[in-house]
Amino acid sequence: MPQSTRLAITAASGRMGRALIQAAVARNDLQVTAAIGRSGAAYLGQDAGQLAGVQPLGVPVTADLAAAIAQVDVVIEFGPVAAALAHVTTCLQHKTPMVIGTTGFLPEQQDTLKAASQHIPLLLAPNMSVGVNVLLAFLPAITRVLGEGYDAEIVEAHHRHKVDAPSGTALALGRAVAQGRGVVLEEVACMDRNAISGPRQDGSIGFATLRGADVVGEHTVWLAGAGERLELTHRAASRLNFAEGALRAAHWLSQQVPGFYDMQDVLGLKQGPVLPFSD
Ligand SMILES: NC(=O)C1=CN([C@@H]2O[C@H](COP(=O)(O)OP(=O)(O)OC[C@H]3O[C@@H](n4cnc5c(N)ncnc54)[C@H](OP(=O)(O)O)[C@@H]3O)[C@@H](O)[C@H]2O)C=CC1
Ligand SMILES: O=C(O)C1=N[C@H](C(=O)O)C[C@H](O)C1
Repeated sequence: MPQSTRLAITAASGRMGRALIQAAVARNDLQVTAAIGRSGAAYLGQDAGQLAGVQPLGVPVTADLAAAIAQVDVVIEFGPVAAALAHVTTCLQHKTPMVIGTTGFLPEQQDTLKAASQHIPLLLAPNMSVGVNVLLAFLPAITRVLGEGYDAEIVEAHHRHKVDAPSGTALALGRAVAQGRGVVLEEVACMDRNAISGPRQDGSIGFATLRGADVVGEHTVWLAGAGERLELTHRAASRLNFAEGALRAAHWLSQQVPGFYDMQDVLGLKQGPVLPFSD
């Protein structure tokens, strides 16, 4: 039987950390061999499976990725930005591939990730679900065909605990629209409207953020033309979609050479989908 891919799950106590452990125990080609938590947390030493509400795994949660990394083929990171960057340094030291789902990296922090990917396989994706990634793949072609007469607005809704806005997925959707129009998102993004903000700027890509209770994650791309509106919506009903995508990515990444990858690579969407109106 082929050896299973050994995983470290960081931020193991988080919503995504627990979903990852739950999803991993359902697969026999992957094995959680390390679970990392916040230094000083009360749950350190607890079994990772029990922390996630599944069967005991015989893997105690520790705060030290470096001490555990020898037993690991891939690190899966859904922790805060600062913790993720510290773990990148550890992965670099040990040449361990890394799947990162954390959102909210600043441009210079993304550059750090890209630099690391020259030495290790590193996958960064703001959304690991198949549905969002298919939408990301089709959106450039859709917006290119619609042309200039359609105003693009991106609306996202998440739970009340989310710390970054707009979501990483919303920004990626904005980038896909911008790509279809041949423009740079940062030059056309409209992040807030208040007071007398004036009429809509031609060609701008607007963002609106909603936060409430336990919403897992919802994204809508509005493409509003004269007399009609196309709305493309993805709704996540559970975090297992993201977790299963991240596990699929980890398995795939364990077989790659150093490089900077995303979920489009894993799903074979990088060349763009074949559409009747593709170039
Ligand atoms: N790419 C994707 O598909 C998805 C990405 N995400 C992203 O994943 C990230 C996490 O989301 P979510 O799981 O909801 O977040 P949570 O708030 O549920 O979890 C945060 C985790 O980080 C840990 N943590 C907090 N501070 C530190 C620290 N200083 N050092 C180490 N660990 C720390 C927490 O530990 P403790 O419990 O001890 O405080 C907890 O385990 C976000 O960036 C989110 O946007 C989320 C879903 C899908
Ligand atoms: O914080 C979350 O929960 C989520 N974050 C990701 C993002 O910022 O896009 C993905 C998902 O929507 C859930």
